[in-house]
Amino acid sequence: MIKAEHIYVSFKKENQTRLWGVDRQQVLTDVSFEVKKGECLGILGESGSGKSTLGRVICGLLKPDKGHLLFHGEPMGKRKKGEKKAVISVVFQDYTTSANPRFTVRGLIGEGLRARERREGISLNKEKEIDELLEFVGLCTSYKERLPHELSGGQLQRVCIARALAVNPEVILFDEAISSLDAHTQVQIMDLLKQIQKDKELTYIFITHDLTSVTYLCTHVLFLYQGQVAEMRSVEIIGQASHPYARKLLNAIFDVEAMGEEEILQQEELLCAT
Ligand SMILES: Nc1ncnc2c1ncn2[C@@H]1O[C@H](COP(=O)(O)OP(=O)(O)OP(=O)(O)O)[C@@H](O)[C@H]1O
Repeated sequence: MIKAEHIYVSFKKENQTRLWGVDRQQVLTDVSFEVKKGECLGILGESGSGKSTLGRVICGLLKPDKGHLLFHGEPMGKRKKGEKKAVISVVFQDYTTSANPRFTVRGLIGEGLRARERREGISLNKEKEIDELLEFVGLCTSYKERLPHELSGGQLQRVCIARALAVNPEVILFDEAISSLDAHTQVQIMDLLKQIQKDKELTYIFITHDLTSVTYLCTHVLFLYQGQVAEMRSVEIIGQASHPYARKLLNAIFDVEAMGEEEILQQEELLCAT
């Protein structure tokens, strides 16, 4: 469904000392991967490994220096007029700044609905849609009068998820979308995301630095290390990852080296169940 082929991204370095030419920092090098419909790909990497840059490339906010992004085999952005579904919707980590503080919940979700009306050439009963979306993400419909600062972090992130759903996407990209929430709320939001994915047959791309949330939510994991794909695996066999960075992360959760294959599987099941 989504295929990235040999993506390269570099940025101009600041405080250049060269007299001519431009020094560039290579951020992504030869990144390729594929996500199939209904899968959830976790992109896992340490700070500065290029996760968000890759996220920006995937959602079309940044053009790579080299490489292609294909959606159903076609270049991204080449959608025909009147196409029913949006390609991709994004939920960012910083829900406080991604939600305009002067917009009520009605206004925030309404933005997504208007985008959908324009794309699909239809007219929606927006009040009804907003109520349904709020109920769908587990919020009371009376919340639509509230401003972002009148909601908790978890509630506001639910509103951002409702806004992402309002555009009727095929794919949702979550960029560290649950990282700033407390552990209990993170689990609640991940359960909600699992439910939504099942109900709406969505494909997810989940950018994070947290391996536990990947094992909880994702079907596949891509370990990004210094801008390169270190390894990509199905989450079911994540214990077999061999790249040193992947091993380091896995060892931080359970000492894989000390366990047999059966114990690793038991631990993974335990992680997925918690
Ligand atoms: N617009 C930009 N201009 C210049 N450099 C940039 C730009 N965007 C990102 N970078 C650099 O690219 C590198 C990767 O940044 P990126 O935000 O993709 O990493 P990340 O893995 O998402 O990190 P974090 O987990 O801390 O958010 C960093 O060194 C960053 O400074």
